[in-house]
Amino acid sequence: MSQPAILALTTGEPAGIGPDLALQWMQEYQQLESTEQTQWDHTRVLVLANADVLQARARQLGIGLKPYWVNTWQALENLPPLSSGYLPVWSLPIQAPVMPGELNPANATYVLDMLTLAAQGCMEKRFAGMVTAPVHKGVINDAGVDFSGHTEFLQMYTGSRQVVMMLATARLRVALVTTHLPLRAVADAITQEKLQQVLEILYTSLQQQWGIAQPKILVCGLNPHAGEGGHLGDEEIQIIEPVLQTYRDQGKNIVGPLPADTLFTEKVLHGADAVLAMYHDQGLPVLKHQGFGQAANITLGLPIVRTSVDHGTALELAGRGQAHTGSLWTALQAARVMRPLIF
Ligand SMILES: NC(=O)C1=CN([C@@H]2O[C@H](COP(=O)(O)OP(=O)(O)OC[C@H]3O[C@@H](n4cnc5c(N)ncnc54)[C@H](O)[C@@H]3O)[C@@H](O)[C@H]2O)C=CC1
Ligand SMILES: NCC(=O)COP(=O)(O)O
Repeated sequence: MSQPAILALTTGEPAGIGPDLALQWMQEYQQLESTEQTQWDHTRVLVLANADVLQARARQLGIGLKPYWVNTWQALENLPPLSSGYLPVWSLPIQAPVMPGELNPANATYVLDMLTLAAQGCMEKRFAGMVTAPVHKGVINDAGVDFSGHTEFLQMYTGSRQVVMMLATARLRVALVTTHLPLRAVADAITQEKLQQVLEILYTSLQQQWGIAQPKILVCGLNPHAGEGGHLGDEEIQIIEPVLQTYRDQGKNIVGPLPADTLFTEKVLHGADAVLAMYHDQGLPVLKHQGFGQAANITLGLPIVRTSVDHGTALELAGRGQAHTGSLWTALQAARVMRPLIF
């Protein structure tokens, strides 16, 4: 019998709902039917958090925490199964006391240390993947660290040339060409080279990681009405169309550039395996309208498995027992069955 696969679950911004989600998820797991628990027999979930933060949050939520403390790589060898009721926790030092809902830039180091530990463990193949609870990008920047998201952080940490953010529900997959950029910078960031790299990663991931032999991808235009024949912007003509044509010349089912306003209608979406949107707020509002709280955010193109929840820190819900765990379940399930992409 092979070793169980360990997923590292980073709890993100300590003043947000990340710690709550880890605790609530573990509690919900214990309430599953034993047949449903069985799916997780070969998986261990290691929570990365500060011990005091997690214990205080457990008290606030009235959740009985049975921690199994881990602080060395060696200790990973004997993690208890989820069904034991113990929650394996790797405790990291935190810089300042935490009040739920109250951000403190002093704790940005702690948040980044969790990400680094999880990424290191993945790169060294100690972890089968990392699942991230939300961080607050603003407070990390307030601490003087240039940080735009997990996606970009992990791209840099792993030395990946290009990565792709994709959010997926059971019914819809939406990937992005650009991620966390001011709208003003989006058009300039969309080059033929970038679009080609993003499409390559998306196409290969759908084949390898989702087992779709010949993916059909719908690609949004950038401008209203996909540029209206060049009258409302020419990025479609100059950049997007030539790249898509090279894929079509290879027999690949890449459709577009399509006007984004009607691309997301049932008729157009029918039979598509993924949508490629040009920027964050072109694709994600639709995905979240369709399945907020049930989607996973998956970073494609990394040499490791990384999934995440589809929502943010929801500071106002921290410590109140009102955070929903649906997206964390989806993110954990996705990471449990995924294998890294092989280029
Ligand atoms: N993966 C990550 O690390 C992400 C981090 N963020 C960060 O989160 C911060 C707050 O972002 P917002 O735009 O306010 O989005 P948000 O997702 O935190 O909140 C939006 C709305 O959804 C609700 N909500 C979010 N998660 C919920 C859950 N699990 N259960 C029930 N209700 C939930 C909130 O109460 C709020 O009404 C920002 O700093 C942003 O950068 C945002 C998205 C993803
Ligand atoms: N809207 C998704 C988001 O902001 C998550 O970004 P990341 O932290 O996963 O890069």
